[in-house]
Amino acid sequence: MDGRAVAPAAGTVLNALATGTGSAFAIDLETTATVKLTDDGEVDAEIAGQPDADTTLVERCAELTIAEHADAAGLDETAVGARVETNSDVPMASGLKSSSAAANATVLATLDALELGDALERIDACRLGVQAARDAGVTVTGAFDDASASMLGGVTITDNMADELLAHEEVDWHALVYTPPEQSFSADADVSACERIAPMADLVAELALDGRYGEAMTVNGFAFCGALGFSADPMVEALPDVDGVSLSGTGPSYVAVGDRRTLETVQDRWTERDGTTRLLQTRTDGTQIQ
Ligand SMILES: Nc1ncnc2c1ncn2[C@@H]1O[C@H](COP(=O)(O)OP(=O)(O)OP(=O)(O)O)[C@@H](O)[C@H]1O
Ligand SMILES: O=C(O)C1=C[C@@H](O)[C@@H](O)[C@H](O)C1
Repeated sequence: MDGRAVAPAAGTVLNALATGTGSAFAIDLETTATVKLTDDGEVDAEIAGQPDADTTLVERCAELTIAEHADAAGLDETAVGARVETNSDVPMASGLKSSSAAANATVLATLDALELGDALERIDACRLGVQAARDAGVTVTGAFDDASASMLGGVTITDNMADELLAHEEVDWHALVYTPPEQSFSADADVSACERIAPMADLVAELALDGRYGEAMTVNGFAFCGALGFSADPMVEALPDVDGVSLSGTGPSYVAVGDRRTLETVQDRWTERDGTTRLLQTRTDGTQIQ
């Protein structure tokens, strides 16, 4: 029994490390997971092209999904194993929610392999991936904001302490993403520095809940560049013409939204920097079984 699913990456409106409230939007970079069920009870995984990367997260996603749902598929959970493979164009640990995309794709691919693709609400499948991320130690808050944006598409605002969705809206934006040539793992972020900027995060949440996503992102970006020690220069280079620009996740990527021609002008500036600049669009369709 084989399963396969594809999940989009996401960019940040509000980083949840300050208060537990977060907001993110899906973008069109993808991670694909394929899952082959076995009868040896063992779960292992491989990340295409990255033999040394940590596979704990996706293994835990497959284990939890099997533990909770094998029974409904008429299988003995202790005998069911899985071979997981992910293939991704989302740079890992770069602030573009590679972990959420990998988790969502693996949970849905495992459900697909169990022939239970429609048995679970998408938001509950997303909560399973968040639990796996907490168990694997790759997240601070669980990152339900990033995971829900990747699972549902569009923009979401969430309470990551309760894994509750506060708002979900379809959006159709152009997004420019700049990724410097380094990695920044969420689990290593300076959480106490982020907690010191909680009043700014509250302001960002108010703006986002009011639908003022662009301004929310920009305030978030300056505040979290300060807290996490990233340069605000790429943001200043994008202003004042973009609708919003922010450090994404725990960095090092930056994301700007606005009209395509404006973003092309910003792209000319950002491509002078080391790293990769991509002109993308938001995604409304979220994670899909294939
Ligand atoms: N394609 C993938 N396949 C399997 N696991 C992955 C994949 N991409 C990321 N991961 C897991 O996610 C971890 C990185 O998580 P981290 O939260 O630091 O990065 P991110 O989600 O890209 O960043 P951010 O939360 O700032 O957006 C990796 O160590 C790995 O365990
Ligand atoms: O690990 C986490 O809890 C998070 C990491 C970043 O992506 C943040 O943007 C997100 O809001 C929360």
